[in-house]
Amino acid sequence: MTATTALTQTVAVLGTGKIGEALLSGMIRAGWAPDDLLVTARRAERAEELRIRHGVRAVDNAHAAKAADTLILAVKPQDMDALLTELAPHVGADKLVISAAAGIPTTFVEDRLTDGTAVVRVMPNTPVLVDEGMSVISAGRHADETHLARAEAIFQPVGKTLRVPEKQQDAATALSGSGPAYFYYLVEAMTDAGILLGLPRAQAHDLIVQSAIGAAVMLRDSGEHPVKLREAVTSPAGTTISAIRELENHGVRAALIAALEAARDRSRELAGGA
Ligand SMILES: NC(=O)C1=CN([C@@H]2O[C@H](COP(=O)(O)OP(=O)(O)OC[C@H]3O[C@@H](n4cnc5c(N)ncnc54)[C@H](O)[C@@H]3O)[C@@H](O)[C@H]2O)C=CC1
Ligand SMILES: O=C(O)[C@@H]1CCC=N1
Repeated sequence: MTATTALTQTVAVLGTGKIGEALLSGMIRAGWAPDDLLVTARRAERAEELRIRHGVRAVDNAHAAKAADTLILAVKPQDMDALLTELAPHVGADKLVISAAAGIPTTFVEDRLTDGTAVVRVMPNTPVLVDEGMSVISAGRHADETHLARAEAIFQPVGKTLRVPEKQQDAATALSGSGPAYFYYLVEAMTDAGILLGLPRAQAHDLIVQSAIGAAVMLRDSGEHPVKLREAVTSPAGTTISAIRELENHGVRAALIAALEAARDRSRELAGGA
């Protein structure tokens, strides 16, 4: 399928919260006509906000299911069962259903919809808002190459996409789905350190954010291993190695490994909508 064909499809975002709105804005930037996009929301004020902000039509879930070719389900994992129960009578097997919910397996969605419905599971992340997202994609039982291409036509314009076997989705959720939060957490913590060292908060924030951007661009563009890049900063008997020793003493590497393992485990728990 070409990008042009994909753009002529009607896409509905069901449950347009943080990630749903981020995807919606990305589709509009990528050239989707607002007339070909539908949104659903639980509250009327939220629906009105989305209509004003993006020029899209807000409809109910049943209407969206009937009118759209592709449905993006972006409610919380705990709300998926109720949403699918509501949608089931209205979703024909000709639809593509994309689930963005953490932990929810494609079989969970397939089992609640008409037999044969194509389901694709996608784990995006919030940098889709600035077209730097990472979206990890897996096909369900009835999804073929065409369905994967349709999903990619939505997620590729807002960042990178990667196809993985579905058994890797919980790990991907821990790494890239939640990943941006870890970097924000580090920035928060390092800004606090700047304050301790006597810098004004705004200045500490700017120093750390620009360092993060510089480091991220070098990681992406230099082709160098992170160890090499770190070694280039770490002068003999200098400042950086003193900091690294403290990070090692405080078990930061082990803490990160344990943290991502906990995120992976939580994703697995959500599989039943828990
Ligand atoms: N926030 C993130 O960074 C990411 C979130 N996700 C997944 O996306 C989903 C949504 O997450 P967020 O956007 O963070 O949550 P959110 O709470 O901001 O958005 C969910 C929205 O769904 C609405 N909703 C719930 N039931 C509904 C229904 N029956 N009909 C219509 N609207 C309904 C809620 O009112 C809310 O606005 C979750 O499953 C999460 O695992 C996936 C990747 C990244
Ligand atoms: O925290 C969460 O459960 C969602 C899924 C990945 C990012 N946010």
